[in-house]
Amino acid sequence: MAAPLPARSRFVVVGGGIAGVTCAERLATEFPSEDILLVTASPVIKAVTNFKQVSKTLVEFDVEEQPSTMLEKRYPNIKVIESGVKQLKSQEHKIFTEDGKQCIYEKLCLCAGAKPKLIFEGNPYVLGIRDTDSAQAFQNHLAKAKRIAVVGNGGIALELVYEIEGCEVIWAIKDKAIGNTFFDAGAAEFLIPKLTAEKLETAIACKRTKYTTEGSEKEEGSVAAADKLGTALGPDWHEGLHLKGTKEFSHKVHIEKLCEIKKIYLQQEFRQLQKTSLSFPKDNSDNQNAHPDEELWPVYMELTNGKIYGCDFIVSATGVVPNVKPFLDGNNFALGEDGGLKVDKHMHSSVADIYAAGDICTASWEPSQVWQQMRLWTQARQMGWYAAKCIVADFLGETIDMDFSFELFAHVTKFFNYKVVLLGKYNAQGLDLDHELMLRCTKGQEYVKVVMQNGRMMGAVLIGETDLEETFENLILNQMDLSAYGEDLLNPNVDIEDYFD
Ligand SMILES: Cc1cc2nc3c(=O)[nH]c(=O)nc-3n(C[C@H](O)[C@H](O)[C@H](O)COP(=O)(O)OP(=O)(O)OC[C@H]3O[C@@H](n4cnc5c(N)ncnc54)[C@H](O)[C@@H]3O)c2cc1C
Ligand SMILES: NC(=O)C1=CN([C@@H]2O[C@H](COP(=O)(O)OP(=O)(O)OC[C@H]3O[C@@H](n4cnc5c(N)ncnc54)[C@H](OP(=O)(O)O)[C@@H]3O)[C@@H](O)[C@H]2O)C=CC1
Repeated sequence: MAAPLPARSRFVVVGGGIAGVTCAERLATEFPSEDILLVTASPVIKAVTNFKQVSKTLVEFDVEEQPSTMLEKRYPNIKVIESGVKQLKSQEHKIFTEDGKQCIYEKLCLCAGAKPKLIFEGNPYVLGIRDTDSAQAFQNHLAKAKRIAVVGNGGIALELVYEIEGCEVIWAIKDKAIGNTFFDAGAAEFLIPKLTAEKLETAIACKRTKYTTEGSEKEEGSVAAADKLGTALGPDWHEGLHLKGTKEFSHKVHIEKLCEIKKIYLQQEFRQLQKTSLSFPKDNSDNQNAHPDEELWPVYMELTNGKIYGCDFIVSATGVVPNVKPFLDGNNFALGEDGGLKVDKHMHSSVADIYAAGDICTASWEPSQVWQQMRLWTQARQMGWYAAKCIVADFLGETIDMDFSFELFAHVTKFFNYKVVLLGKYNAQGLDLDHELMLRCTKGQEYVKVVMQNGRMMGAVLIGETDLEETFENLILNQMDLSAYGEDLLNPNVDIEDYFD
């Protein structure tokens, strides 16, 4: 039985994802005699388990989806309220929940995450993947599919095109090379053979993630998920799913580069246009003799390069938009260009006594020269933790320095079954043109790229088991002049660690 919302609570956190839960846990530890209220729209919370500090800034942890009672058990002074916040009156320091209750806060931390930024939102054949419900819905539709389209070139698209088996995938990307949010063209080239190879290997050991995926079917035909506010998936979200279509092959990915979707047609509309307009293009797959029997598809996408592909449904893996809507009305929040709540170096929003952390916020402080915000699991945890520290300091009237985790961008993940480590300005983001790249690549084994500027290391991409992450992390952090080492920096016969220890 869910607890009722109290009329007032000194500390209120909104959102049961990694940012909100980490923030609430930290507040609960700092103020053991205070009740910490966690108000969340989802029936489960996300907890970080088996946290391991791998190096100064690189961390590893497992993520578990848990019932909120488990959090309350671990932290008896955390009270979880299972209800969405529908309104905020910041002048009155009050939140209002969907079930008609209200609560006065002293300090509020908004951690309501983000939702998929869907193209052609509302089209019943376009779906996004965010939480366990939408992932389950995707799996169910994939099980009946022969061909799907994936649009977008970031994290989700990269994972999908590799994981999906038994279903043809048309992957439409705006760029020249795959994975633009994580990789440059060189790294993309290194990864591509994995897309055409049969998947014989078993997955490399990965962080365990426990998800419950209860069924969530909707009306017949439509594939789009209901507009619910679940917690975002994260590392290894696809591990528990069966991402298989109706066919027997493993990978069959066709990449359409430098294009976007111009228009989507439902089957009837498409056939009508073909009949009435002689100049109307044909389904491109027929042109390629991929489906000479003129297969009929539920939906067709017309690309900006003029090609048309029919498919069972389209996955829009086109980024996220912060969940700010319920909090804006009547409150004077400054928003970032990406629509997030702007936060300063103390995670404080532009509204008094309101903090924000995780996917909902836009970091608006002057960042370290080798850090940038990306809406990632790791940063949601760091921000939630640091926001709580800032709330404590504010409450006690203490000053606080920026947390060390924001000194260097560091992300460990896995793409195409390779370990991937990204450090600093790994894609030379925002650097002047005078930067240089150094590369080392062994096909099928490792890809190492470092970004250098004025003899200093500014960033690195490490794909495979390179074992270089700690050394490079140190080199980026200490900004040592490495000019004297020249190309030896990446010479595999030189034990680079000995140089710098
Ligand atoms: C498919 C997928 C794969 C991903 N893979 C990775 C990965 O491998 N590595 C990585 O680092 N990151 C990954 N991410 C990104 C990562 O999951 C997010 O950056 C991170 O989970 C954000 O955490 P958060 O706490 O800010 O938001 P969320 O996890 O979205 O949590 C938001 C919480 O707020 C609640 N909420 C929303 N609105 C309201 C409201 N009005 N009132 C009350 N509660 C509300 C929601 O119910 C939810 O509990 C992935 C994301 C997706 C979608
Ligand atoms: N392993 C990991 O670390 C993973 C992390 N994630 C995270 O989860 C979140 C959601 O993932 P995802 O949806 O892939 O978001 P990402 O931000 O990673 O990628 C979005 C992609 O969609 C492209 N795009 C945007 N708008 C359009 C459009 N209208 N038409 C075509 N392409 C478009 C973007 O191009 P452009 O950049 O040019 O705008 C970009 O390539 C992200 O924060 C991501 O970092 C997800 C999966 C795995």
